[in-house]
Amino acid sequence: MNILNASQIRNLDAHTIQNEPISSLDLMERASRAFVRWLCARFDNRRPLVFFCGKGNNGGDGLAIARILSAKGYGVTVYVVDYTEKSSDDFSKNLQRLQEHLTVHYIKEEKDLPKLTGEEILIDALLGSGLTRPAEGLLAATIETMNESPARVISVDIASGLYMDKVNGDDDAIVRPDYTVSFQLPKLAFMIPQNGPFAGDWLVVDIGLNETYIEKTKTPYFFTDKRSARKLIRDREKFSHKGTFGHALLLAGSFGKMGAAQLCGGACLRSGVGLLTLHVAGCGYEIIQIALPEAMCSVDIHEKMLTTLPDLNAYSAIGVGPGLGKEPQTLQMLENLIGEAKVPMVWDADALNLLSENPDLLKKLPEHTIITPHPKEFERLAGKSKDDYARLELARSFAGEHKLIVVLKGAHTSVIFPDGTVHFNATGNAGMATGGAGDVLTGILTSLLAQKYSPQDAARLGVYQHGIAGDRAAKARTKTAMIASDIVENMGW
Ligand SMILES: NC(=O)C1=CN([C@@H]2O[C@H](COP(=O)(O)OP(=O)(O)OC[C@H]3O[C@@H](n4cnc5c(N)ncnc54)[C@H](O)[C@@H]3O)[C@@H](O)[C@H]2O)[C@@H](O)CC1
Ligand SMILES: Nc1ncnc2c1ncn2[C@@H]1O[C@H](COP(=O)(O)OP(=O)(O)O)[C@@H](O)[C@H]1O
Ligand SMILES: [K+]
Repeated sequence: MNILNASQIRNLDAHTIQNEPISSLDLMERASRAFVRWLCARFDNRRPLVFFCGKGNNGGDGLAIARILSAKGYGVTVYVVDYTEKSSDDFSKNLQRLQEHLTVHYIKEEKDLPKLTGEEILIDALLGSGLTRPAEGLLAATIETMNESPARVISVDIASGLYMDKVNGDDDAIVRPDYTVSFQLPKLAFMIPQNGPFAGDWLVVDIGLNETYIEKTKTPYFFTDKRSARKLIRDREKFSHKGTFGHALLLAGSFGKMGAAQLCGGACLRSGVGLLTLHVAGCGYEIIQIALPEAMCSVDIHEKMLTTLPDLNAYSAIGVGPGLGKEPQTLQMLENLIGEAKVPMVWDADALNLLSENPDLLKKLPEHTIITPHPKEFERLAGKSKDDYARLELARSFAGEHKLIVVLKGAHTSVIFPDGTVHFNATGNAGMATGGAGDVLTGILTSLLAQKYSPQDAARLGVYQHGIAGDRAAKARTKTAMIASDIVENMGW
C-alpha cells in the first residue's frame, strides 16, 4: 500500500471529487460515516462524547460525525474553537446542518474551555492533514485541555498539531490520542518512533478515495499490510522436495550465547527451509543437537567462539551474527566470509557491530546483503541522527551508498532498498521488545533467502511474518509474558 504525503493526499481528494464524481460535502459525509462505524462498533452510547472542532475540513468532519452520532442516540456536546474568522465551505455547511439539531458552543477565549470530568470520550477534530504551522494560542490551549484530561481521546484522521510527513518541533502542541481513526491511507507520521504518543492505536478506514490514483502516485514510502504480504508468498509446489527449499547456513552462537543460535535456527526451520546447518562454537554441539534435532550442527575448532568457516559450497544462503561475540578471531572469520560467500546473506547483531568497528569491511559487503540493525546498531554503523525522520533519511542514503537492504528494526520496522524505497511493516507489537526476538528474525530471513526469495521480497515478507508470529505469541501469552521462543512457537501462515 502506498503512503502519500500531505499534498499528494490533497490531490487524491481532488481527483476523487472530480472523477468519481462526488461532491466534497458527500465525501466528507462518507468519511464521517466510516469514522462512526468504527466508533459504534467499539463504544456504546453510555459515555458522553465531547467534540473539539477546528474550522477547516477536519473540523467539518467533526461536525458531521457529531450529527450522525447524535441521531444514533449518543450524548454529544460540540465545541468549535473560534481561532479564526475563516472557515472551509464544508465546515460551514456542516455547521448549519448540525445547528438544526444541536446547540454548538464556541471557544473564543481560554475561559470558554470546558471542565472535563474524565468520564467523556473526547473527539479531536481541530486540525488534520491541512496543518501548515504549529498549533498556537487557543488551539494549543484546547490541545492541552484534551491532553490533561484522563478521558479517552480519539483523533479524526490525525492528531491535531502533528505533521503528516515531517518532523515537529519539540515544544509543539500536539494531541496525544488513545486512538487515531485515519482516512484511507496510513500516514508517514504514524511510522516514526518519536510520534508514538501522537498516533496512539491507529487504524485506517476506507472512504472510497480513488484506488488507481493511489497506486499510480509515485512515493518512496509503502506499507506492507496483509494484502501486500500475501502477494509475496510462494506456494509449496506439490512435487517439491527438500532440495527445492535450499540449505541454509547460520553462523551463530558462542560461549554463553548459544540460545541466540537456537532461536535463530528454530525460526529458520519453521520458515520452510529444506535443510539447515548451524555452525557454532565447539561448546554448542550438544546444546544444538538436543535443542534442534532437525538441524545439522558443524562445530568450530574453537571451543568458545567462532573463528573459521565451514566449506561454504553446500549452502544456498548464509545468516551471520546472533550470539557471535566480537573476538578478533571472529572478525577474521567475517573477513573470510566476505571473500568467499557467493550466496545471499543476512548480517545481524555482533556481525554488524564488528562491521561498525571495521568500516573497510563494510565497504566490501556484497551488494544486496540484508542487514538487520536495531536503532543502536544502526547508529554504530552510520552515525547519530538528530531525530527519527533524519534517521530514516540516513538509512535510505546508507542503503543506497552501500547497495544493501537495510532492515531498521523497531515498531513498524522499515525495510529499505538501495533505490531508497521504504517498506514499513504492519505487524508486531511491543511484546517483541525482548531479548532474542531479533535472532528469530535473522533465522526467518535466512530461510527465505535459501528458498530463493529475492533479498527485497525476503526482507519484506520475513519481517511481516515475524510480526504475525509475535502478534500470535502476544495473544497466547500477553505482551508482557511472551519471550522470543514463543515467537518461534507461533510461526506459520
Ligand atoms: N478534502 C476532502 O475531500 C476530505 C478531507 N477530509 C478532512 O479534511 C482534513 C483536511 O482539511 P483542511 O485541508 O481543511 O485542513 P485542516 O482542517 O487540517 O486545517 C484547516 C486550515 O487551518 C489552517 N491551519 C493549518 N495549520 C494551522 C495552525 N497551526 N493554526 C491555525 N490554522 C492552521 C490551514 O489553512 C488549513 O487549511 C483531513 O484531515 C480530513 O479530516 C475528509 O473530510 C475526507 C475528505
Ligand atoms: N515495540 C515494538 N513493536 C514491534 N516490534 C518490535 C518492538 N520492539 C521490538 N520489536 C521487534 O523485535 C525484534 C527485536 O530485535 P533486536 O532488538 O535485535 O533484539 P535481540 O537482539 O534481543 O534479538 C525486531 O525485529 C523488532 O522489530
Ligand atoms: K484531528
